[in-house]
Amino acid sequence: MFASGAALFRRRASSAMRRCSVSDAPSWPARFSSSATASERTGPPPIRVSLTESAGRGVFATREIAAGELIHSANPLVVHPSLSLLDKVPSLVCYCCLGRLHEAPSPLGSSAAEENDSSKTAASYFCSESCREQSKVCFSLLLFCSYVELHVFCVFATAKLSRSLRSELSISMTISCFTLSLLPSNEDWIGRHFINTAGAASIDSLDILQPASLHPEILAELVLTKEWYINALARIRINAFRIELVARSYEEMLSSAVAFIAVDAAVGNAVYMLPSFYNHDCGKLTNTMKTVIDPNTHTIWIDNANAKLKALRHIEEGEELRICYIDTSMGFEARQKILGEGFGFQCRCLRCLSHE
Ligand SMILES: C[S@@+](CC[C@H](N)C(=O)[O-])C[C@H]1O[C@@H](n2cnc3c(N)ncnc32)[C@H](O)[C@@H]1O
Repeated sequence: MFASGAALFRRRASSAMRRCSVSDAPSWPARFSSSATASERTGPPPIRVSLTESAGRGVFATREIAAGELIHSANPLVVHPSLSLLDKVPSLVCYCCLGRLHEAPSPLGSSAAEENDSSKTAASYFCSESCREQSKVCFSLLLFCSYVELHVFCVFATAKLSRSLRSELSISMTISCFTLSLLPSNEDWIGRHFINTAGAASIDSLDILQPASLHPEILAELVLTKEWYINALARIRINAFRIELVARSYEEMLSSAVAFIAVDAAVGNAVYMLPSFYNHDCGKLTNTMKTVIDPNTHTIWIDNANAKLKALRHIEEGEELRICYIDTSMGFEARQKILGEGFGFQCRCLRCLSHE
């Protein structure tokens, strides 16, 4: 997959999120579940977060993992749908979970969804009452703000709003931004603490992260500043995944391919806690077949923004799990340029170290 254009479909989102749909912490985000494949195993995922030799923290296997095994899944901390999809009324994806809502437009013509003149009601944007409930604060912002205004509003809000107004405005945004500010960034990657976002993360996942729990009341004391907001956006930029749902039919594959050429086949972008600790690997080209056999892990999305981390090959206990952030079919120089300019780091994977 990584030798072809398909890798491009799976790459991390490299542009900053223009708008964040911030889920309420207790229900949708930051919950990690363990495998649920044929190889059904219970208990925490077979991984731990530890220091690597050359890339800060990384994710390591705590036991052998079989090729194709679902290592763990993760719900997002923050999601936003692709604006090109959301602009259609009714929306093609759920504003909260990115699950499909309506049929994608035909590649050959305009869809019923595009022609539908219904007003922007909540029913047009959510797949369920619980999704509507979880996103209601951000969705109400969406209804009266333009995206540009929302961004300006957030910058303004973080700098100027009184404390009482801030808490009324969006407690979920506050919690999520605070959580985001704790995610990996390029500098300062060691020794950061993790917060149990109002009980959203399971004990298992917190064990993996070796956390120091902070009391929820600390959230109430949070002081938002412009620097803090920018810092949160920077972390979103580095850690965001670009989400493309697996196609369910030939027609869907076709419209997705057309969308990819025309605009963008992604249904949205999201930030996750545990997947943010996976480092990047450009892969290793075998001499004879020119096939990329690493990285050893990849991310897929089937029905919605719930990410599934799967083993691409057999993984030994203690081996680092790595995913791929970019299209690795590119040459050395091109990869360095994208990783340097888009992600802000110099790749030290084996392939890059040997200038392949
Ligand atoms: C999504 S985070 C991964 C977790 C990160 N290592 C940490 O300690 O928080 C991405 C960051 O990890 C580092 N990183 C990931 N893959 C790398 C690689 N192949 N070579 C060097 N640094 C890498 C870079 O600093 C990058 O900005």
